[in-house]
Amino acid sequence: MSSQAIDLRTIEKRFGPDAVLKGIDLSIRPGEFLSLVGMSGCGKSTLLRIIAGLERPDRGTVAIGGAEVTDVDPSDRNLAMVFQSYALYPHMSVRDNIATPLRMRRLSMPARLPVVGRLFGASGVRTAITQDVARAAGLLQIGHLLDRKPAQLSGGQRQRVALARALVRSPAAFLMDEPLSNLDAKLRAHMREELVSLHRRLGATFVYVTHDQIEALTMSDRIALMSEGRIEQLGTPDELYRQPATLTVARFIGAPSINLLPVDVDAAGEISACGQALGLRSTGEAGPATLGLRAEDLFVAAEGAALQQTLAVTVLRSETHGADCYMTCQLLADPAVRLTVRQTAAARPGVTSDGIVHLGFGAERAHLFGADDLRRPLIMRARVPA
Ligand SMILES: Nc1ncnc2c1ncn2[C@@H]1O[C@H](COP(=O)(O)OP(=O)(O)OP(=O)(O)O)[C@@H](O)[C@H]1O
Repeated sequence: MSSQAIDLRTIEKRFGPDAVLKGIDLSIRPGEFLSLVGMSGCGKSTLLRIIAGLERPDRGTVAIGGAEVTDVDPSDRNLAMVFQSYALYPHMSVRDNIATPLRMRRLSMPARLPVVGRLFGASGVRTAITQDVARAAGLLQIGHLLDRKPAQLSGGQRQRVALARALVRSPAAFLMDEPLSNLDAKLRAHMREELVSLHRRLGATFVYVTHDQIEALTMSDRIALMSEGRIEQLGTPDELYRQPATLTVARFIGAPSINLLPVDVDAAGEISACGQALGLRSTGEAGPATLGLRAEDLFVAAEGAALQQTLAVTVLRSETHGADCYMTCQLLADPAVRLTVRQTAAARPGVTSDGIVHLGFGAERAHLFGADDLRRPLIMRARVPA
């Protein structure tokens, strides 16, 4: 299977008055699994369709394997597109569905005709097609379904047929637009694993559109998180989770959602929440900002801890999910602020007599975002002895 790089330079696209893509630069490496992720309407599908050649950018270039293809027809880009709707031919068997792209490419028009087509020879080509179909069906484990029609298949089986039809002609890259969204949750989880394993076996370039951040986090080598026609951040799942470049990325990535605490940065860079200094400093402009704290980075402070550097909360709810315990807390100083804390179920705290719990956090795991949405550096101040 060939695996090609895809290079997008300053891609812009408008639909009428709406600027849908506002200057996208993206280099997709050969053989990587890259997800385009973001809220509905941010332009993911449009970008994928521009790579496929189904839309033309107003500005910018698309290159595949180093060759510019901006003006090349979709059928000449050698890309395989897999949609959520499968787009199988309902009247054809699975075998014929998979074989069709090869017949279109390798056989002359008369040789493609049913039955009489054989009069036009090309038996060697037909044998090669049969072998390629068997190989693709083997890779997707659907060899036993080749004589069925799409209506006789489950959703997962149909998606596998669509994938087999895509990979049978060794495309330069696979473009997938929410291919699993028609499947139920259990099957979707299973197909995610299958796609990752297929990607590993083929070593092909995968570009995968999804609005589901969990899907992107679990499957991708890298994620391009899009927002309002721009790439907000490009990085590995771990980078987006641990070093979100903007508040938008921090909000989008992670379940449960990141906790957001309104804070103030004073002229000396000291950070406080509801008038209480948090023992953190930042560089840059003074003013309102947002502190992001992931649920697993908050913990119930041990008695005797430096309480001026913790957040006093009341616990509203506490739920155990298997090995984890999720506590929903309310900030004492500002009841509008809710914080979710994830701890191991074994560490679940007892209820204190006044119902107040002090939450600590590792400053090295906290994220600060300025009023401009951008990440700002955080410096931990030496703790004041208790
Ligand atoms: N052919 C079109 N004509 C006009 N507007 C369009 C067209 N295609 C897309 N749009 C608009 O462009 C914007 C981006 O659409 P796009 O489908 O790329 O978003 P998306 O991020 O893939 O969203 P979703 O996750 O809902 O599919 C949307 O506002 C959409 O309504």
